[in-house]
Amino acid sequence: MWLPSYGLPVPIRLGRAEVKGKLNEGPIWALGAMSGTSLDGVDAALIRTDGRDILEFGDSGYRAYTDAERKVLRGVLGRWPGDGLEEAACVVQDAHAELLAQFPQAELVGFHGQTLAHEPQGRGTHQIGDGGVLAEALARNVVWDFRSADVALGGQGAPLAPFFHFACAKWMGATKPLAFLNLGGVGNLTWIDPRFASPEEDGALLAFDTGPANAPINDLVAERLGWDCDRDGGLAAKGEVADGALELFLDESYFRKMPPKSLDRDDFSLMLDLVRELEDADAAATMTAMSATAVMLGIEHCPCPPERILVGGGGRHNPVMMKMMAAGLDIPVEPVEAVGLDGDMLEAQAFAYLAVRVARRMPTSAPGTTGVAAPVSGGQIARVSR
Ligand SMILES: Nc1ncnc2c1ncn2[C@@H]1O[C@H](COP(=O)(O)OP(=O)(O)OP(=O)(O)O)[C@@H](O)[C@H]1O
Ligand SMILES: CC(=O)N[C@H]1[C@@H]2OC[C@@H](O2)[C@@H](O)[C@@H]1O[C@H](C)C(=O)O
Repeated sequence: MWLPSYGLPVPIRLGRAEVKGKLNEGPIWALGAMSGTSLDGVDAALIRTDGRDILEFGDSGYRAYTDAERKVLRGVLGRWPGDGLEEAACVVQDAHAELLAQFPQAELVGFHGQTLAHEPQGRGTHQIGDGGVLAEALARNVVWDFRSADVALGGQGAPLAPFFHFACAKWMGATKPLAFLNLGGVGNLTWIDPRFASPEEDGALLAFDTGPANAPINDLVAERLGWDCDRDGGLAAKGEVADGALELFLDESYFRKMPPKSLDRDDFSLMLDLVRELEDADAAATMTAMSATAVMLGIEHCPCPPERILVGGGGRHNPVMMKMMAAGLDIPVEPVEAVGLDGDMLEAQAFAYLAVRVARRMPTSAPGTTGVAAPVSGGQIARVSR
């Protein structure tokens, strides 16, 4: 049973000590949870893994933030350090505890938390939500704070899904280089050479954030029309791309910077300024083209063209964005469902997979994925006293 964390002095035990017993032997059912930059809610998914191979995909779930909760989270976005963080952490912990309690079969939990600020070379990377509180609430060991160790060792701390993407490529039986693209609030790409035996080997992976994806479009339609998002690209489909604004956007040095590289949700708030004078539909079309073109430029950084691009995240539901990418690339661009994966749950599954790797001291990032000096096993483990 979970306990509400508000104001309760919950005993927390944190540690880097290796998890003994069952968690260290053979495959286990791990539950991953992700609260992404779109701030829509929490995704949770079970996978059965030994930290190397994916043996089975299990149940999944989603718990939307209420309007009141989202307001609390929006209020602290980008603020680190700042006021109101405790209340926001409680929102994140309680929403996760409520959802994750629905998965009693989970033997270990991977809890990403909510990113508030991400500035690897500055303030650092900060995800709110305390794994210790969640561990006590769920009576399960919880792996959390996945990004800090990588940043401490000179890495970007993001993206972290690439090791899981590598396992997905193996699960699919891929034999030629391919790419996974996540179109969330921010976009991120993983280029994979599946001929390597393990993801930490030099040359197996190259990963980076491509640019903004849906977050600025959401902000545009929220500001102008009070909508959550440009559903199915309906507004963008009616507009015309303003080439001048698109070119100014593409002049940003980020796109020429060699990966690994990563972004914070609002690093491209410039996008909103560039479309300020445009009609709603033209602004949406132009911003959609900006996100799509950022992906095309990203592909140019890959060591060789991927055989196919498999797309996860909410942006794959936007046919305008998908068509723009497909039109600009000579490579098939398909939703991950084409290979039997669930594009809404990939990130939650990734943190389930990574949790097992952390518990077993296996690396979760490498020079090719985050720019960290050497492969590192990040994460803290909050263990429950039973
Ligand atoms: N049918 C749709 N049409 C257009 N856009 C959609 C649709 N469905 C989802 N989206 C977009 O996808 C977003 C959610 O994507 P997702 O859940 O992958 O993001 P996230 O996980 O919060 O972000 P990140 O991966 O950056 O952490 C929504 O906010 C919306 O902008
Ligand atoms: C700091 C942070 O939370 N970054 C997120 C964000 O959302 C998408 C992109 O930017 C990616 O770098 C990352 O999330 C995914 C899950 C990752 O780490 O792979």
